[in-house]
Amino acid sequence: MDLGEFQIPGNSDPNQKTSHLSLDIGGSLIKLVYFSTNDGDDDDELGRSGKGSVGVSNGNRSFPVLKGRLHFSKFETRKINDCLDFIQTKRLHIGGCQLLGALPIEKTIIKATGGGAYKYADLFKEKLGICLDKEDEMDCLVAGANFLLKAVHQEAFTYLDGKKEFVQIDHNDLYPYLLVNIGSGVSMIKVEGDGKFERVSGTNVGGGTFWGLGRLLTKCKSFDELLELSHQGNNRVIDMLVGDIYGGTDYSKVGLSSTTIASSFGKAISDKKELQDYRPEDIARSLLRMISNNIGQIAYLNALRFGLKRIFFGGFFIRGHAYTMDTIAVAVHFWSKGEAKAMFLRHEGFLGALGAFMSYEKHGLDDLMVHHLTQKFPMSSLVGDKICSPLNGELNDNESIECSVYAS
Ligand SMILES: Nc1ncnc2c1ncn2[C@@H]1O[C@H](COP(=O)(O)OP(=O)(O)O)[C@@H](O)[C@H]1O
Ligand SMILES: CC(C)(COP(=O)(O)O)[C@@H](O)C(=O)NCCC(=O)O
Repeated sequence: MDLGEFQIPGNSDPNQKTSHLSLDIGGSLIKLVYFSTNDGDDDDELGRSGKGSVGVSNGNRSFPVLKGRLHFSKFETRKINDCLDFIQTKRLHIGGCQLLGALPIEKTIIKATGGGAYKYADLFKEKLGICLDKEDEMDCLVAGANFLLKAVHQEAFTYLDGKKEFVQIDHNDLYPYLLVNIGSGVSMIKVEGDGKFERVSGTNVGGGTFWGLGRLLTKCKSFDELLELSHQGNNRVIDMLVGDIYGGTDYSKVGLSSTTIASSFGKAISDKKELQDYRPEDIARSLLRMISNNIGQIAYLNALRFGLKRIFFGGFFIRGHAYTMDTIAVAVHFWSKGEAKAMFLRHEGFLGALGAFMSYEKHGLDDLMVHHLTQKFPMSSLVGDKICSPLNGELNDNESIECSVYAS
């Protein structure tokens, strides 16, 4: 068995070995997933055979099973050098996946997806001496989502009226569903099985739009600052409501209440105010609501197009943010008259990177298959209208979860 295990210099745990680094290099963020084992790990009822590995039989084949952790990290794509430094310092590239008989470095292959796998291939070769083995972005998103929905307990949840509820996924009744990945832009994918999918729609109004416009309009220095700001804002200051147009009353004939947003940012037409006269928090709130609502609505229309009842939302735009999820869920609920359900994923931003990780197995470079993940962190709790969880905000940036993999 060669899992390309290497010790990580500078790591607080000298016994830790890493392997199978996978990357998703998107328009806004670079996501990393890698696997580590610990020499010192003790196990377990299965009867351990050293170095974190145990043997199990699966049908006709007997697989060694490695116990370890999957690690998740992210960097802003505009700061790609920080990511390269991180990989180099931790020597994650060395434990990528080396072809048998290859000289170290020379033929190290790292699975990578996202547009940046093309754009930055030369940079990775030049700086780290590694070849990015490109995997299709949609293939990876779907593989990552299917894997999470099947292997991770309490991965998917609904969010409505400030209430989060985990959804029990029946493996035999998972398909079909609509996967909406809200990254820089938005992709909508009808998923009918493992590797069986079609990208049915998309929109260019996505996470990049929120962050880009928000940065220009509010002068925020980071995405999280913008998100935090939106928390304190009131969108009604700047959005034109049905009541603003109808003299304070509902437009009940078509089912529009006076508080429904008739036109996002519409009040700015007649307010005789300049940008600086609006509070940045109100602008941030209005922008977040406009974009989330729009994505929720387009997602529902696509679900309707294909008769899909379940819509899973992923991508780092969501960021486990209560107001974002609430707006998307309300849009889906409203337009579907309660027929369709918006569901969110705890590892929302890592679908592509996980899919790339899974693809090490597909290509026979190394027979690797994650078959079980166990989360050891406490579950989320709600404080005010914000979910506080180890998977939220910055806390999910350097998270790791226990898992075991088949390897040969
Ligand atoms: N720390 C962050 N920096 C920049 N954007 C962030 C951050 N956290 C969340 N986002 C949001 O997530 C989006 C990127 O989501 P992601 O799924 O990583 O897509 P991509 O693959 O296009 O980078 C950004 O456009 C932004 O809206
Ligand atoms: C081009 C992309 C697939 C790239 O993925 P991303 O880096 O945004 O995650 C995505 O931005 C997208 O689907 N944009 C919307 C394009 C459209 O359908 O209009």
